[in-house]
Amino acid sequence: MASLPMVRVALLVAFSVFLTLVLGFGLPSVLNWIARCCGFPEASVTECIVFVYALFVLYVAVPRLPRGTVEVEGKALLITGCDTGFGPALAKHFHKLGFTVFAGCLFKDGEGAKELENIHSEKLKVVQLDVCSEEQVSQAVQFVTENLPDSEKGLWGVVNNAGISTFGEVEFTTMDTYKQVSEVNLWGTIRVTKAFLPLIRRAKGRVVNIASMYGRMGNALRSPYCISKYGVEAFSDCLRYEMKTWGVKVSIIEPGNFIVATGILTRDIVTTTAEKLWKEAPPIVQEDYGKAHFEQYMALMRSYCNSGQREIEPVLDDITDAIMSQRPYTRYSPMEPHWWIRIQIMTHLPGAISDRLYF
Ligand SMILES: NC(=O)C1=CN([C@@H]2O[C@H](COP(=O)(O)OP(=O)(O)OC[C@H]3O[C@@H](n4cnc5c(N)ncnc54)[C@H](O)[C@@H]3O)[C@@H](O)[C@H]2O)C=CC1
Ligand SMILES: CC(=O)CC(=O)O
Repeated sequence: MASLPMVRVALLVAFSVFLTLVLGFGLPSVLNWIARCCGFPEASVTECIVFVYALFVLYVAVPRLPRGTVEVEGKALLITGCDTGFGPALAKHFHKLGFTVFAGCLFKDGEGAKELENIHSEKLKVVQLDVCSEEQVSQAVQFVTENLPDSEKGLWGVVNNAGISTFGEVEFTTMDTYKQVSEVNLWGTIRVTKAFLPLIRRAKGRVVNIASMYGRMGNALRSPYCISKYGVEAFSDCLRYEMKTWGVKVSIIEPGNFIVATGILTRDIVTTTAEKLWKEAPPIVQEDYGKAHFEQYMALMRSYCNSGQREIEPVLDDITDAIMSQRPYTRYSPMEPHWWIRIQIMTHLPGAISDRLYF
């Protein structure tokens, strides 16, 4: 939400128009009722309106109030998935801000890792880290523990960024695919978090989990990915309640569509996934759905993988806030307004309405 000032301003304008209409159509009893509930039994209609309006202005303004930032000196972060996309950008960004960064890479000899190593900084260390490997996660804990700038202070934060994506209708998707996607996105996030929590608790630090707008709403063709990201949301919520007593803050980042800016769903991935989906589908599914229907959906995915926001700054800004603010938010939703509105409609309106609007 922090990155959506325009949406909030738009809501404020819409609310102003709504109140004007309420006045115009004479529904003061509703407002009177709200005011009475809030302890103003004798409030006039105008006072009621001013009161509700003030509440709404507060809703818009409070998240904009300065919340203070933490001291960077001596703090270290682990970021997973630093080969491509958000990961390496985050590693460079936090290194520039003065953090010691442990950049977990799936391929320690790959291009992404080399680019980070070429920065030649004592405060930016590349770590071999496949989040699906118990052994590599343990080795990473050992490496981080031995290389912390101040072992007494522990590790300030983990950014669980590593992830993979895929698509395909339920009847075309194999059980292996469901398991593979959750193995990285969900179990990988949980595995890394559990392993690093003792160090983070020592620092009273931060866990920042990268979910997605698809952690908040489903979509046709996206069940394996949505399941994994809904799981990340559930895990993060439960962990947040538990960590309160330890002073550890847990935030969820729910980026919208930044596909063109990263390597998560390229045209090549769409082509190979489409071939695999059709080849592996049971004959009855191929026959019932038909090739024409299948091709139509694959064309949708091809155009989707060329869409989205090119600039990833909104994501970097929100993750920075989650790591550095004295009072980080529970959820950040860096996304275009049309996706944000879709989430609100799909999560707050009856299914009968949202289904009709979007499917
Ligand atoms: N690009 C987008 O539009 C959005 C991305 N996200 C999420 O952001 C995160 C980062 O993705 P992007 O930068 O977009 O994609 P990306 O494909 O460029 O980056 C994903 C990173 O995860 C790493 N990775 C994959 N499997 C791994 C494993 N087993 N162990 C360790 N690392 C592994 C990859 O090597 C890569 O560095 C993911 O969790 C993704 O689901 C969420 C919403 C939108
Ligand atoms: C929006 C996302 O989380 C990325 C995807 O659609 O795969």
